Amino acid sequence: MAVEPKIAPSMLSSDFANLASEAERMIQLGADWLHMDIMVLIDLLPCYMVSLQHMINIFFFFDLFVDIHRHFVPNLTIGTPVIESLRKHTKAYLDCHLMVTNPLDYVEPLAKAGASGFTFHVEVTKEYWQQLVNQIKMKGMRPGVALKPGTPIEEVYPLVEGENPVEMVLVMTVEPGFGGQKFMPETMDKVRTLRKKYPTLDIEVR
Ligand SMILES: O=C(CO)[C@@H](O)[C@H](O)COP(=O)(O)O
Repeated sequence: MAVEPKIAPSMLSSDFANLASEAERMIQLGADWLHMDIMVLIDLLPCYMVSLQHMINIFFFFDLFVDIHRHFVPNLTIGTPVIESLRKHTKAYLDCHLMVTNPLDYVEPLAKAGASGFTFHVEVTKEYWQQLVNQIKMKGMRPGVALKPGTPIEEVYPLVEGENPVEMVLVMTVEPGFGGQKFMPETMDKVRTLRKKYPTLDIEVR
């Protein structure tokens, strides 16, 4: 079975104040999917609620701690409320790329918000990817796995070959976090390797 190419522009480059019309414009111009880069920091609040005194004592330390340990990428962009709002204006396939350290926390909210695809990062889900994939599918979304430029391609093989596998691999050709970065051509070796090994697998390249 031949693999059909799809075009999925990243909405990160759009005018967020006019997201619905930007989405419509992309679909009119021939986009198959809309790629939604999700970078949020949902678990910051409980960290700060430990106690007021605790917070005062280690405020500066925590700022540092949160930056290092809670952010998967050094940016904040689209979150679940944006997906929910956009869904009211489009029937398009919303291809959500989760650049977060805790993707399991987003399965339910994103499904409710109207996400179509749910792609998580292999770097943060090594111990529980199977549970995550099961839940994504149970919630009616399509699971994908993404990997950063420095992550060896072999790390996604178990997820593609598992009993309940992912349905797409997203090969990052830039460090996740920002749009408009310089393409890293060396990452294309991973795409070639994947295509050779899995002739019908959906491979997303960004
Ligand atoms: O995941 C990411 C960035 O983290 C990508 O989806 C970029 O958003 C691609 O942006 P362009 O450079 O293609 O505009």
